[in-house]
Amino acid sequence: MKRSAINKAIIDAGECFTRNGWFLPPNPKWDITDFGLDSFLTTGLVLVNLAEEKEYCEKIMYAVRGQLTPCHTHKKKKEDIICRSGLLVVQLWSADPAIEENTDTFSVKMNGSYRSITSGDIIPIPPGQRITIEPGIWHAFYPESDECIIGEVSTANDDVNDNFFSDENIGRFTDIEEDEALIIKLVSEY
Ligand SMILES: O=C(CO)[C@@H](O)[C@H](O)CO
Repeated sequence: MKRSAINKAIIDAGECFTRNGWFLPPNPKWDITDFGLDSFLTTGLVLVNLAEEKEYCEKIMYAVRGQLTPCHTHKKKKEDIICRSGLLVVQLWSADPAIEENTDTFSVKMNGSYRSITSGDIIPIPPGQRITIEPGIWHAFYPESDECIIGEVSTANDDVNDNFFSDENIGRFTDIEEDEALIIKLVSEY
């Protein structure tokens, strides 16, 4: 990603957080990624790591219409994905859809209550609502609103070692092309 696109993503997300009353802590830990595909507005996500403890993690994230967080799973992390504003859509699979299409049903917690879904189901998450994703469940998400603020509350987060993408061309972090001065270093640059 070009540094100018990273800077713009930080500004756009920051403005949306402020408009919606989400105030960031001092020295926010920004993590902007195009998942290595070099098409940020199609496959990309803005994340801010709010709490990173060995027992738990909290993030606030931002995406715009048309921007997909691609299908992936975690072997260790269990997470709640929460729509904080806008309309979020989450798609869930019981197995990697690139390897095995199936119509298995499984239980997933939504707002604390279990419901049964079929692998591949697309689940709208209105603001205030959350879905609990167990390790091993494959998931992708994207906004169905112009902008979306997405929360994540999870067990320990290890973005370097615990993201497994369905598309093997995908990487978790972006390569950066310096075309203007940076506003702030990303978490991947330390
Ligand atoms: O787990 C998630 C989203 O499900 C993020 O925290 C990852 O960083 C995306 O790779």
